[in-house]
Amino acid sequence: MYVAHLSLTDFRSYPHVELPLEPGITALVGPNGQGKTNLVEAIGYVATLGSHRVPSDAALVRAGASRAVVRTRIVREADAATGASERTSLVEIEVTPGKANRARVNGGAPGRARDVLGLLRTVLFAPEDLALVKGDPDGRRRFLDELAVLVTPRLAGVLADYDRVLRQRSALLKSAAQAVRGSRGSADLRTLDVWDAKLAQAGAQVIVARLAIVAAMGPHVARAYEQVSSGQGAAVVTYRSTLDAALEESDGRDARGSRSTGPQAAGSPGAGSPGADASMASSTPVPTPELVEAQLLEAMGRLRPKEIERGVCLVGPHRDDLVLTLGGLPAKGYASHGESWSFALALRLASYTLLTQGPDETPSSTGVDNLWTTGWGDDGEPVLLLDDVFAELDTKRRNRLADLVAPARQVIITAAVAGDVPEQLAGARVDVMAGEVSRVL
Ligand SMILES: Nc1ncnc2c1ncn2[C@@H]1O[C@H](COP(=O)(O)OP(=O)(O)OP(=O)(O)O)[C@@H](O)[C@H]1O
Repeated sequence: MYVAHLSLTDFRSYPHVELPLEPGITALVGPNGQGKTNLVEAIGYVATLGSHRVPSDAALVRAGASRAVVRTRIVREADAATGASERTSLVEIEVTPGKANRARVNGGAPGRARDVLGLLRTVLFAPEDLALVKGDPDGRRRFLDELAVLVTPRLAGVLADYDRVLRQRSALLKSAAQAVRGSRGSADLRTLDVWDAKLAQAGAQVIVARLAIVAAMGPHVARAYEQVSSGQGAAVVTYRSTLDAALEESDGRDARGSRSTGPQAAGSPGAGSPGADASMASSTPVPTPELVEAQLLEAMGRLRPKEIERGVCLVGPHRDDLVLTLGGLPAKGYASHGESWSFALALRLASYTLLTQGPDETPSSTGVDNLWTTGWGDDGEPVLLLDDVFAELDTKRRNRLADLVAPARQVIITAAVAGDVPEQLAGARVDVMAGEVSRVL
């Protein structure tokens, strides 16, 4: 697949811009602050309904405007193997902070923005990726969730449900905590059971989807790390769930002993075993959502006194983490700057391989079968967006990354000067200057 055209109105610095694009490699070149990243950010937004730079939409709307409009023409080429014919989708998203975003496909009636998820797949490399390794767990959770939604767009609805239920349950626990402390409010705990059930139901689907993604991408991450780093130390990804800790803490269950039934079955190491092997994880069954739902309910039941005392939700996917280890040591805090960069690149390259080729072996579980029904490559090779990454890398990593991404169907690169783009990625060039884009012939 490729993006054939991007058109922006009141998005970031652009009152209006039209950018025709082609398959293959395009470099967007211009001095700092001219609007290059704004263009790739907009393309990424169509794929994920989020920005890689800001957590909320407000900054995406041009200062002084009330809404932004992003339009793309996306082409999915004919595929002889599947018999699919070429398909063009015109996707238009209206971003209105404080209101639900709306989207239209092929000029149809406006609908929910999340209904366009799945029409475009992108993998975006950016300087911000270093935070995947060095930063807080929320960035890594977002990374997993975005990838899971690219694989299975319907998960976007589950994630939205989970967020909503989490907010409600947290508010209830907070007022219960205040009532217990005798400050104010009342402790109406009858409704807490209802929210426990809703949280467990949505939370189990989120956990199972993440476990399946981690299991599927583990071998790809290990290989990609070797390719970009000259192979010093094995890169391993595992999922650490607060659920394991909650169940272990309350009944003294052994971390390894609970693997066969808990989410650890897909590679969550538990707090004490950060070196669990991801390739092993990919062949280990992912638990069913029903099992994880029952475990979440059990954990919430056991943690209730503590949750009421502290006024927060202590268990669930909102507190889980993607654990990254290098040679058996946590990457965060131990890896060098260069190793951290290599790990971040490996996570993005592994996402690209996963979306293009699928897992080495489909993680086995009846519970997640429907997660894998998309035919990976059949759903369209993702567009690669490389935002200012080459300037951040040493020569060896630049060249390795360039060699790996060069064959992709469409690669869009931003760079301050043309010399920052490695020669393997020579292609079309578009100059970006003061909000104007011009194709260099
Ligand atoms: N909501 C907004 N309204 C108006 N201008 C904005 C908005 N958000 C960002 N900008 C402006 O957009 C410009 C930054 O654009 P962008 O990040 O795309 O630059 P860039 O060309 O990628 O630069 P660099 O090479 O430094 O990364 C800045 O001048 C910034 O002030």
